[in-house]
Amino acid sequence: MIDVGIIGATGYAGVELIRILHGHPQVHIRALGSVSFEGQDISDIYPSLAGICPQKLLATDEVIDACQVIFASVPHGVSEEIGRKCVDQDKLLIDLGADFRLTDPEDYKEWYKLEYKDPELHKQSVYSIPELHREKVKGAKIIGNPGCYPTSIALGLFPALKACVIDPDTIVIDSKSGVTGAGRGLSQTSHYPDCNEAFSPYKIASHRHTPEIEQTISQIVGRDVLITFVPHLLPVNRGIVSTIYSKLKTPLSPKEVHELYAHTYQGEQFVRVMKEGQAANLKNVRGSNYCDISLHVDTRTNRLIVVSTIDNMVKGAAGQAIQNMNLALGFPEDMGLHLAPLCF
Ligand SMILES: NC(=O)C1=CN([C@@H]2O[C@H](COP(=O)(O)OP(=O)(O)OC[C@H]3O[C@@H](n4cnc5c(N)ncnc54)[C@H](OP(=O)(O)O)[C@@H]3O)[C@@H](O)[C@H]2O)C=CC1
Ligand SMILES: CC(=O)N[C@@H](CCC(=O)OP(=O)(O)O)C(=O)O
Repeated sequence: MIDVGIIGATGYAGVELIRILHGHPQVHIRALGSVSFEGQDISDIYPSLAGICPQKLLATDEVIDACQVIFASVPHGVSEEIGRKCVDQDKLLIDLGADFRLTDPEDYKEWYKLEYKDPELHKQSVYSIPELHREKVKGAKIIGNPGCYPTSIALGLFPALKACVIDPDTIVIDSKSGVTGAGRGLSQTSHYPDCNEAFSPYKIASHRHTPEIEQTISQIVGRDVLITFVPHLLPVNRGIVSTIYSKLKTPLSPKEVHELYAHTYQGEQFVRVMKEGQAANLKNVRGSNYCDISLHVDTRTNRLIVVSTIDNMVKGAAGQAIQNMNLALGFPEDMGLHLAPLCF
């Protein structure tokens, strides 16, 4: 059994890590960290967690000292210091935030308004969407877990980009996220009367996930690509739907596109290519580590339309982080992740 700790355990993604790791057969949740609630029991904040994990919330250093694997589920800017301590103690860090996602420090500076303080550390980290990068993960010391929107988008575009059937310069992405994507902190936009019965784009063509999306697309294509990305806040608790538009280089039938995707994702346990004529729906992935992809061709305009949906808390955060942990430790990639979607 591996002793695992979660820093930022009281946050939304932290609590989701507890929920999923509780069912992992090779993991023992050893320590939970909190700054604001240190010394209190986690069930004082989340009564649903009574009896299923250690209760006392510890300081960050106590979590690192007690565990072999550490998940940092904290705001960006906090994880470099945690990463240094983990590397120095030869422990595995999986960071759910943005501190180890971008390979170009200039991108981090521009989009997150922060600088890498410990550049050496970043040479020891890998960014991993398992379906695209799994061969890099085994033996890694720090894993930068992807953002929620970029996960849905990269998985939605990968087969078409890899097969060179779309023009990457024509990609336009329209995404919608549930409110848990904003985290537990209070803000006006996630305040109930403001988000309920409302639906609006935000950070139009200026969201900080843009460089991460472009980084992955550019790596697949082999040259720098710019995309247009517009996120929306959807008044549901969890789930992301990304609708991705691009021009086909040459006309393809819906059947041909479907065959391409089905072939590319053959054998992938967490990517489900939907049948022709079906449309992906976040309702079908809630609570699970699945990414559902539906494929549509606008034959009049020669556009490919991909709809990719995930649960932002699972495939977009905690589930994917555990998938990465499994890869890093040499466990079966799906271990502890057989979470059937909630039907209602
Ligand atoms: N929500 C989502 O859908 C996704 C989130 N992420 C990323 O995962 C990370 C966590 O997100 P989420 O759970 O939503 O955010 P929350 O705001 O819900 O939780 C963040 C937690 O971080 C802890 N924290 C804050 N500052 C520090 C610090 N200096 N040291 C240690 N702990 C600290 C807080 O715990 P306390 O108050 O107890 O100290 C807080 O509960 C973020 O980087 C986020 O961007 C990634 C993908 C999806
Ligand atoms: C709905 C909502 O607010 N979503 C968040 C998702 C960000 C997130 O979780 O991403 P990081 O891990 O990169 O911080 C946002 O748009 O900022």
